[in-house]
This record gives sequence, C-alpha cells and structure tokens, in this order.
Amino acid sequence: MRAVIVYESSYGNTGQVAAAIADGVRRADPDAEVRCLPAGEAGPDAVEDADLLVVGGPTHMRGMTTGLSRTLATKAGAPEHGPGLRSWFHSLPDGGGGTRAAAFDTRADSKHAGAAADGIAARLTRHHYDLTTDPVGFLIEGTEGPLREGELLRAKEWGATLA
Ligand SMILES: Cc1cc2nc3c(=O)[nH]c(=O)nc-3n(C[C@H](O)[C@H](O)[C@H](O)COP(=O)(O)O)c2cc1C
Repeated sequence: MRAVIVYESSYGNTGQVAAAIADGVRRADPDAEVRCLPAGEAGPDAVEDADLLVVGGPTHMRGMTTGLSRTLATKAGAPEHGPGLRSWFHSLPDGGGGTRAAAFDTRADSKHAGAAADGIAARLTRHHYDLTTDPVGFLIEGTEGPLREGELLRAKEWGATLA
C-alpha cells in the first residue's frame, strides 16, 4: 500500500499532525510505503501511484488558506511555507475513482472556527478521489499553536484507521 500525506502549514502545527498521521498509517500497516510531504514537494509524480491520499491544512478565515490569509500569517511572523493547497489542487491529477482519500485540518476550538477540511474534502471529491471518512479537525490552542494536548495521539490513531 502506498500512502501520501500532503500538508500546508504556516506555523508548523499541521505539519506535526501530518507526521503523526503518517506514523499511524505505518503502525497499522508496517509494509506500507508512506510519504509525508509539504504541498510544495508533492508534485503530480508524488501522488499518482498512491492508494491512499491524505490532505490537510490550517483553517484560515473559516476555510482553506487564501493568498490574503497566507500574507497575513507571514506578516504576523509565520515563516514562508511554499505554495498553498488551493494552488496545489490545480496540479493534482484526477484520481479516476478507486483511490482512497481523507481530509483534515487544524483549527481553533470555537463554534465559529470554520473548517478548511471541508473545502479540501470537496476538492478531493471533485478530483474523483474516494473519501473514506468524514473530514477531521485537530485543535490548536492559539493562532500559532501549540496543538491541544492529546491531538497528536488522536492524529496517529486516525491515521491508523485509514491504513
Ligand atoms: C490569517 C489567519 C486566519 C485564521 N483564521 C482562522 C479561522 O477562521 N478559524 C480557526 O479556527 N483558526 C484560524 N486561524 C488559526 C489557524 O487555524 C492556525 O494558525 C493554524 O491551525 C495553525 O496551523 P499551522 O501551524 O499548520 O499553520 C487563522 C490564522 C491565521 C494566520
């Protein structure tokens, strides 16, 4: 089984979640070939043979990041972090049906938080990937993080369910 976890992360929290999900997949399927890549390193070649594609990013302005939200994050001190998921999706090959997929995000614990994962899931579906589970959000304590205690373990366990 080949699994690819693709993520966008301004402050690093979503990257940590992505790595934990990758660990969970490896733990559940030790024979799996698992790659965990930032969007800028996940070109079409990296995903075309995947049996499982997991995509996640931070929630900005109640949805996926935008050019504006990424600029605001950088101005607020976040490091530059390569292309965002919106542009990454433009070069994602069509899944053609039969490739399993899942979406996740990081977000605040607020009823007004919104969810980047919903937009990610919709794009995966539009690209004919088969969502195997509902989109999931992992909670952060503030704009820059850290992740809430226990969330990395939850991400690992969620990853194991995807394998
Ligand atoms: C410009 C901007 C807008 C944000 N808007 C939201 C939001 O609408 N809802 C939310 O839950 N978190 C929001 N956040 C907090 C991010 O979700 C948080 O920074 C992110 O999950 C951290 O993940 P990262 O370290 O991978 O970037 C926002 C952050 C920034 C920088």
